[in-house]
Amino acid sequence: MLMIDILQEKCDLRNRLKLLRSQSDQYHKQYTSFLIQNIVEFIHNSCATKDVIACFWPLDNEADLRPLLHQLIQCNYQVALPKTPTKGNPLSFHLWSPTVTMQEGRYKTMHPNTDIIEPNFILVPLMAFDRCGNRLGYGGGYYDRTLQQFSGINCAGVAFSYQEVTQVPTERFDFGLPVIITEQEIIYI
Ligand SMILES: Nc1nc2c(c(=O)[nH]1)N(C=O)[C@@H](CNc1ccc(C(=O)N[C@@H](CCC(=O)O)C(=O)O)cc1)CN2
Ligand SMILES: Nc1ncnc2c1ncn2[C@@H]1O[C@H](COP(=O)(O)OP(=O)(O)OP(=O)(O)O)[C@@H](O)[C@H]1O
Repeated sequence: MLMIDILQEKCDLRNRLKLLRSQSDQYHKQYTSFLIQNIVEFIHNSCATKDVIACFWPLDNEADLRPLLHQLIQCNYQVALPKTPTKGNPLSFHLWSPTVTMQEGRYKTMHPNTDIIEPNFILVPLMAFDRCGNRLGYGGGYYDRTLQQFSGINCAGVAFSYQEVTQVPTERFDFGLPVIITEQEIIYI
């Protein structure tokens, strides 16, 4: 397929899923706790206490994982959140705690006003995914660059099951995920 067609397909898919997500408020209210439960189960099975778990602060109509952040702290993990740099650069992660001051960054993202910390595990937000572990995000290429930088790091994509598509169009740089966690299942690729 021509490069220009892949970019157009990504753009169309992104718009379709953004719309679907904006119409899923009720579903999110009902099923976010199941999503969080599956994430916690996965982390308990693959991370050690005190590990730094990189989560994300909700954007637009994304899954709101804020209750998860508190749960992880209670379980003695450390929690980090990404700060969005200028395009073309990987994300940096900053230690979060329930009392930390949050700052607004690029594209309305929020990050803690704390020092940089290196995560042991990264939860990756998704706009769409397929069963092969391909993901589509907001289109900044931030997580592709970040996972390339921390090569070999333990990570998992997070999405609702309705965000699954048959095949996500991919480019050379796209990073395939080893695990995708939804409210219905934990998919091992
Ligand atoms: N919760 C969350 N945090 C995250 C991400 C994410 O997907 N979810 N990111 C994943 O990479 C990074 C932020 N990446 C982003 C890249 C592009 C746009 C963007 O283009 N947003 C608007 C345009 C807004 C504007 O230009 O001001 C858009 O959707 O049209 C947003 C976020 C880091 N933090
Ligand atoms: N490691 C990389 N090196 C150079 N360019 C990259 C890299 N990763 C992604 N890109 C480029 O960045 C652009 C955006 O990538 P893509 O559409 O995959 O973003 P995304 O995965 O949806 O976004 P995000 O990771 O921020 O959620 C693409 O044109 C892609 O070619």
